[in-house]
Amino acid sequence: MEAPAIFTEAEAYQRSFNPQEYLKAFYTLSDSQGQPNTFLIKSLKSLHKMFSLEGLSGQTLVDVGCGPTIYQLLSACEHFQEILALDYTDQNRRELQKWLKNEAGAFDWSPVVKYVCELEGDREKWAEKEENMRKKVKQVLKCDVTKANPTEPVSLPPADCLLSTLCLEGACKDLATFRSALRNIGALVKPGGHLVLLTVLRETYYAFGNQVFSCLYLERSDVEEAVRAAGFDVRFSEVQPHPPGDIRADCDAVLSLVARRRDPGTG
Ligand SMILES: C[S@@+](CC[C@H](N)C(=O)[O-])C[C@H]1O[C@@H](n2cnc3c(N)ncnc32)[C@H](O)[C@@H]1O
Repeated sequence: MEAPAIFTEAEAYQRSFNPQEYLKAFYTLSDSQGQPNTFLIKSLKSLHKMFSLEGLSGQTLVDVGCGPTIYQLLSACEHFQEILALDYTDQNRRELQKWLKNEAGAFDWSPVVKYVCELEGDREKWAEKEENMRKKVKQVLKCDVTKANPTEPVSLPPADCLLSTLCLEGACKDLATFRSALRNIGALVKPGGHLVLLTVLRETYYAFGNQVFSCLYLERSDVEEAVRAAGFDVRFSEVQPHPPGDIRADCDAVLSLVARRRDPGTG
């Protein structure tokens, strides 16, 4: 398998990203052979760790490039009162809404929710957590991270926290676009507010069903420098290796990062 010849930007997602296939390939706790999904488990542990850091709480959290998933919000939702979920593609927002509205055919997140409840100390609270999450997600909106105002024509009040998992490296064809997308989404958070990122490193593609999507090849330093240049101070940064042999992607590590937005007045 190799990366597509032309980088798959937003319109390719709208045209061919199949949310159900994506969920099946990446978001069950174990695969069809019963092997644990270590990528997902590590992501859940990292998110739990990052959202346990001091100061990661407040009124609103915005999730950029949410896709059809909720795993990234499970730890976050304990610390914020309201959540806004943003994504470019209609079908991903629709799939997320299906779960939020408890509609028939929605993806079954309960094994993942139970796992996160266990990390938080009480597996039995999973149904309460699902209910809580459904109440907290107030809006699901279209966004484009390449736009100066990603939610144009809607202007959002700045949030206390911005979360983005596995989005920018798929949405940005080169480092200049990645850096400018970080500035665009960075403006959605208040000075003093936080940015929480989960980013794959050294990946050029990921695949599921019969689709292959491009990924911007990033080193840890590329991400950290872009975060600083977007006006944030890095508070936490951790790289976890991803073992070779995963047929779904050629990623070699995952970066978990938390940064705080500087007051523009303080440079
Ligand atoms: C790999 S999925 C990640 C979904 C989810 N955050 C996760 O952790 O699994 C990448 C997401 O980025 C979205 N996306 C791609 N280009 C975008 C853009 N220009 N602006 C906003 N979202 C975009 C896609 O629609 C897709 O949902």
